[in-house]
Amino acid sequence: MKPPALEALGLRRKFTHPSGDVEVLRGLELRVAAGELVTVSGRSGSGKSALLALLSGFDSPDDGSILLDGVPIAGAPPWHTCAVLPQALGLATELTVAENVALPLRLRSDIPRLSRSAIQARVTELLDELSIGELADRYPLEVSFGQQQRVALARAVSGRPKVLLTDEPTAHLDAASTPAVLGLLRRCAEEGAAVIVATHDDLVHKIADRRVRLLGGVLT
Ligand SMILES: Nc1ncnc2c1ncn2[C@@H]1O[C@H](COP(=O)(O)OP(=O)(O)OP(=O)(O)O)[C@@H](O)[C@H]1O
Repeated sequence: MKPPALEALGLRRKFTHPSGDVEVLRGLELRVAAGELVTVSGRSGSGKSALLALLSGFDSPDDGSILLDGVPIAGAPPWHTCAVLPQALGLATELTVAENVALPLRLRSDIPRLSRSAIQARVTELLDELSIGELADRYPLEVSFGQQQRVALARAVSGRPKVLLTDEPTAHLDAASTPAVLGLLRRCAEEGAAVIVATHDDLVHKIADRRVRLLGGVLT
């Protein structure tokens, strides 16, 4: 039987603070299939971002393991395998909006180099879908935070990653911008990605195949 695209097995993560240790994840288990969109809810501080940091390989668990297609990860996988939209966005401020979105396509080493026009077409498609096509030549710090968030989403999905991890992707959007973001997340799943979204937004939960809640360091 095919393994899930993403598996988290027995994840534990403790943080040390001057006031004492906080064990945020306590043996957490999660399995997400290719083509499935799963939302993770939980109160502020429950550990959703900490979980995404582990799943993306940016942080390491104290115990437990993370598997992609049945293979344990060692550090952060390449962008086309696992792409992340973190809360802090992490856009390259010295690159334009279009250059940021093109970056994962330019850096891909697993396929023959894409032509300039193929990269341009993918960037334009994504920016237009998110109604930010007119911002292509601006720099991230010249657009609003909500617009930056959409740029970071476009960058995360541009290389058609197998796993997409997004942290509060609608947090800074107005009502008019949200449907396009929801549509893009859904489309990524339809195209075969395993999509995980940490969110407080009921509109995102509504488009999920499955909703899990982070409570007491485990998913319920
Ligand atoms: N690098 C770190 N060092 C120390 N403590 C951390 C670190 N990362 C997270 N924590 C702690 O882990 C807990 C969970 O934080 P996290 O940001 O994962 O919550 P969250 O559920 O994403 O919250 P929110 O919904 O507000 O974004 C918090 O108590 C936080 O202080």
